[in-house]
Amino acid sequence: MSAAAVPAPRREPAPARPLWVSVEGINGVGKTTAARALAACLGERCLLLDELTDRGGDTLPGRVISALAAEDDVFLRTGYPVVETLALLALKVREVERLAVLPTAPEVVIEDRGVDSVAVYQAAILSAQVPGADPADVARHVLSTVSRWRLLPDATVLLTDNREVCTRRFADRIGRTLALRDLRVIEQADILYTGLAAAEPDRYTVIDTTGRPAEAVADEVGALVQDLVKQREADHAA
Ligand SMILES: Nc1ncnc2c1ncn2[C@@H]1O[C@H](COP(=O)(O)OP(=O)(O)OP(=O)(O)O)[C@@H](O)[C@H]1O
Ligand SMILES: Cc1cn([C@H]2C[C@H](O)[C@@H](COP(=O)(O)O)O2)c(=O)[nH]c1=O
Repeated sequence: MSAAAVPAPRREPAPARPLWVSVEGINGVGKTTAARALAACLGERCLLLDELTDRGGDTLPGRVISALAAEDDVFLRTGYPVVETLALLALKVREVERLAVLPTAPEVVIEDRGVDSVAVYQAAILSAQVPGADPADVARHVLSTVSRWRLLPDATVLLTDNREVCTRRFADRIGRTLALRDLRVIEQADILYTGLAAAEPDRYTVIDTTGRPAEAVADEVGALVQDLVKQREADHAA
């Protein structure tokens, strides 16, 4: 049989990569509320990745987070900020690897705190412990390191609100009084988020939630994600 007579293998279109949306912001701003409402609205098309610190039980993330939380600190501070950062980034790379082997990929992934959280919080924690470290440099370095191992999110929604209001909600939720060193981490995280959002306006969308009910915030995040899904479908069709 001549080569020309051999039918060419049927090429399936490459499976579409999910639209990856992370929800970011300081403690207590309303990320989990918005992410859960959005996931409920998108239904089966969507996979919600819970925040790493919300994965309990005998899972690898659960065990790593327990180890990093062993000091009973408000943050994941064990005194080895570089090790903590690498461990958290490894868990974030693992999420993508696990998704890649699912038999059916979701259309949309919603991530409650993504790699930007690790960059921002670890930069805040590390720069408080390492004299001379510039937090913005550290945050950029963390993001650039992890981007060699996995893609950054397609879109990142940064929720913002009054820091004192958020901090109070957070302290109420965990039932603790925050020390000055904790408040400094949150303040630094707030500053770093603002800087990242300004530096990457194509990826980041900032939603100011000040004085707005959770339902209105969820609706705005939902509308944004629906637009991104439509845009993606149009790009694929073109
Ligand atoms: N827009 C809003 N207005 C008022 N309260 C809100 C709003 N969104 C969320 N909340 C409330 O604030 C608290 C914190 O919300 P949520 O857990 O969603 O925030 P978070 O950013 O995920 O917090 P954390 O960083 O602590 O995980 C909850 O009690 C929630 O009901
Ligand atoms: C990603 C990340 C998180 N943490 C800390 C920050 C918070 O205290 C908790 C999670 O906070 P939430 O208010 O429940 O969202 O984990 C950290 O220390 N380092 C990190 O990289």
